Amino acid sequence: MVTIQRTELKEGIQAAIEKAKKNSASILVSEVQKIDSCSPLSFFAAGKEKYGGKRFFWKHPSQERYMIGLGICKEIASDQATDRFFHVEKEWGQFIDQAIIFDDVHVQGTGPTAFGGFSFDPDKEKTMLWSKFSSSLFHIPRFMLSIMEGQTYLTTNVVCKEEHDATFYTAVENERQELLAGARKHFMFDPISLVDQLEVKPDAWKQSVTQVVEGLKKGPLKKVVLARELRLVFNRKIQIEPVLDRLLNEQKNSYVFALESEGDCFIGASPERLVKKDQDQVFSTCLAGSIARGKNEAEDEQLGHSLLTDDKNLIEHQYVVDMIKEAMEDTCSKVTLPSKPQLLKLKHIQHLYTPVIGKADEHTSLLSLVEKLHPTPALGGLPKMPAVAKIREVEELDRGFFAGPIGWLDYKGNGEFAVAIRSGLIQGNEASIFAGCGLVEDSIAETEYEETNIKFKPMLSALGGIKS
Ligand SMILES: C=C(O[C@@H]1C=C(C(=O)O)C=C[C@H]1O)C(=O)O
Ligand SMILES: [Mg+2]
Repeated sequence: MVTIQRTELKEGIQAAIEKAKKNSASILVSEVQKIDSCSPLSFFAAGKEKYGGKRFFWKHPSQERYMIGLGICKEIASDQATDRFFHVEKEWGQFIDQAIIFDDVHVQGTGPTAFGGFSFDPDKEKTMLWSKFSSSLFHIPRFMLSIMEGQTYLTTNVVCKEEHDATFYTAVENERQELLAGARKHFMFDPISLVDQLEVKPDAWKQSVTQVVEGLKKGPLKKVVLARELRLVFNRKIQIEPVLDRLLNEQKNSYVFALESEGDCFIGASPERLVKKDQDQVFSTCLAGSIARGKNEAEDEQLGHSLLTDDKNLIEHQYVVDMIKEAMEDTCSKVTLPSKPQLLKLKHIQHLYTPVIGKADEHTSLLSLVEKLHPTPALGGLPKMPAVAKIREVEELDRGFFAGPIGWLDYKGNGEFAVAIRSGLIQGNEASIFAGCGLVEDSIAETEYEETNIKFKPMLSALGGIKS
């Protein structure tokens, strides 16, 4: 049972230490406070020294919702492939079950929250590239700043053990005050410059596109998404803060995310929601079919119109709609969606977009929805399992967290996951950025290659690799 009380963190820690002694277990104490406004990026930057490598950043496309985590009070990590969604849910449930929570505000995105994600395909052989990321990886932060509809909240999470005593509270309180003081400072970062840029085997990639498209013409596979990688080398260590700053400024309609793990950082700005659960309300998004932005309004409109009427792109999109609709109907009632796609316009690209909503059945949890939906044909293909097997066989890239679900899960079972595209992995002074595209039987290798070039742009620009 989750215990919700209205006493102080100090008494909570005392009670948790007693409980820890009695049960020989670790007990989470969590407190939510409303605080003065604080810039999300300054908070993230303030944690650099003490919590560097153990931070996360999340911004919802609405501009009004941010969650920033510093430190790790608990990690849920596993490389187990079978039932990985269920295992994370179970471990999170057990951890929360014993928790003592002081939460007077009851605002979504505050309180004990697990932030993280899942690799695209746990059965793909893992390379050194992703050695710092387990195939399921969630962090429950020490401190979390939440900005929700103009209000700012701080959640403090402390795991109490039987060996702790009263001095533990003082240490936590000092740590908290120090952090809040630091978050009011202004941060400056030295610019970096790109010294090398390498496309990983573009010709081999185009050949594999042609080969997969030949297969699609024969069936039974209808769609397969193939991705590729660009390696970037800089003159010095890449700082995460300016990259986030750029993504926030340039990709306003996207989820901006960063997840640090053991010094590496997975970062991106994705326009694509996988699923959001708010009590019994479920929201998903079909996003597939792409074209460039125009150089002026007239050209942009003309490009948008041709996307909305292009058979190849409409089919590519429709496979996603059919699959998501079916998955939602299996787990939800009242599934509704528009009959035709709209355009979603981003800085560098425009897409076909269909939102889907439904009402979750009683036993439908957020991670069971993630399991059901991932990967949608926007990132995997159709039918799902054979398409993922095809990708595993022909794709050179180790996708790791690219195109996987990334997001958060709170102690009430609410949360949201985006599809981790338009993203890259930062490792010291190097970065790998990723882009894929949905292949259908009418795909042409050169056109798909150009589409991936556009999809590299958000990360390339954020890293200072192109003038935007
Ligand atoms: C795979 C990516 O994007 C996906 C593929 C799309 C397409 O092929 O048209 C469009 C949106 C995304 O669902 C990516 O950005 O890397
Ligand atoms: Mg496409």
